[in-house]
Amino acid sequence: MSIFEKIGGEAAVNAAVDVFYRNVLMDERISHFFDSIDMASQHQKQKAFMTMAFGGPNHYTGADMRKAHAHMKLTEEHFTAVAENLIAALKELNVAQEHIDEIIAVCLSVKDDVLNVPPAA
Ligand code: HEM
Repeated sequence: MSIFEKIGGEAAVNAAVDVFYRNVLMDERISHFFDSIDMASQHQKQKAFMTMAFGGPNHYTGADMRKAHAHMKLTEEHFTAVAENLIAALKELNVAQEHIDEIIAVCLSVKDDVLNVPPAA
């Protein structure tokens, strides 16, 4: 069973993304990145991305993670802040720790792209 199915499918991902961005916009370490972002569109893109990345249906049509974030020059601290906000959202929604661990592993798999780390030679 995919992590998408284990946490409860579309309803669970939608709830997680809503709580996640509510947290992100209250986090002064990273909220400024979203000042001029259309958050309704961002919610839709993130729901589609997470659904696909968690092994659910793939309807994601947005940018790849490297292209989407390159212009922001993000750091480890920014990535950690985002991960902490996602963990807090999942805990608030009573997602089991083992499932949170699996989701964080998925996030870590795109970390080098998000931080625009040059691919290994
Ligand atoms: C696991 C980590 C992350 C994932 C899976 C992720 C996912 C996404 C996705 C799917 C998009 C939409 C791409 C598109 O517009 O086509 C996006 C855009 C964006 N992300 Fe992330 N992201 C991550 C980390 C971060 C971090 C660490 C920050 C900043 C602290 C961040 C800030 C943003 C912003 C501001 C946008 C909008 C960019 C724009 O429209 O110009 N993301 N992200």
